Amino acid sequence: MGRPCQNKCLDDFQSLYIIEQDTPSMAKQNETDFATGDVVFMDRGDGNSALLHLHGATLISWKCQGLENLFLSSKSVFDNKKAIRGGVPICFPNFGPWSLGPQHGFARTKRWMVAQPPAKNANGDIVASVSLEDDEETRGLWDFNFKLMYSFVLSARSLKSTLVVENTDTKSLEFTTALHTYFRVADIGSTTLQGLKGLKYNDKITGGQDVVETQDLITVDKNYDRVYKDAPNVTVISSGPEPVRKIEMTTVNFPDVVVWNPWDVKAKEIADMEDEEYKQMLCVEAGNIVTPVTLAAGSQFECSHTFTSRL
Ligand SMILES: O=P(O)(O)OC[C@H]1O[C@H](O)[C@H](O)[C@@H](O)[C@@H]1O
Repeated sequence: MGRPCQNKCLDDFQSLYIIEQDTPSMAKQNETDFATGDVVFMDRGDGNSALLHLHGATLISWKCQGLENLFLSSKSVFDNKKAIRGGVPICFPNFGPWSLGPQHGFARTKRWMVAQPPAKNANGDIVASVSLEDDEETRGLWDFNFKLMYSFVLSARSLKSTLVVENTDTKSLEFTTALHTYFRVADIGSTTLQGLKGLKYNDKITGGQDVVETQDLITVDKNYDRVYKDAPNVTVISSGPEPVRKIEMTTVNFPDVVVWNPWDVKAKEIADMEDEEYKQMLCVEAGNIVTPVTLAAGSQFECSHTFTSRL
């Protein structure tokens, strides 16, 4: 976390705080790394900011008191075609392999529109929203009219992201979804995940029967790809040692949690990720995966997750 600096005459936040960063990242996580029309920058002006890329509505940065909390691969490709590797890609209308189209659906590779440009509300929080509607390409894969509205509230220590799915069709539709968060950690070896003890999970690597989680503090020490079912709405990702982070993720209407880290062998197979970067990330993904959501014509479904720094 940032420490107040003695020299108070320095006038901007970056100067007032000595930011204790972990392994220097070459990832593009600053507003200035992109053309203005490609990103939505939410900035409270007090070291708390969030940056969203309109390609896939991928949140690529959330800084709290100057400290970056999202992992973005230094090899992520920004060609407005490929999904961004890191941040918070949106999986919709399908999580995982999809018989009708690309893995995790099309929302993470579509260009979203700005619905509400960043604005400050009465209590100083920054609000913004982006949207996506069906078009010829999406209907070619998945023949439904829909509208997605993705909204943000950036507060001093937290960021709330709300996804509203609206069925604008005359027939009912079904989808699975996830907000596929890549949390940044200083060292995966000293990272713990709390909140999943006692839950059943499906291990996508070994397959087979569901397993009951016995650990209170989960430490990830190999390739993990697990779908935890009926999860409580709070999980805590703690990591360190330098810098220490403690992020609480609170969810609404996301009954599943996916925990993923490719580890060393799989990481080498991922073209848009450095071989060693798996040590700096842990995916904890809030999802509706096990039971697809059915949405009647004309109705809406709302789900959200909120990250809060608890340091
Ligand atoms: O490489 P991607 O398509 O972005 O998927 C990355 C990962 O996403 C989720 O965590 C899935 O559970 C994993 O099976 C998958 O490998």
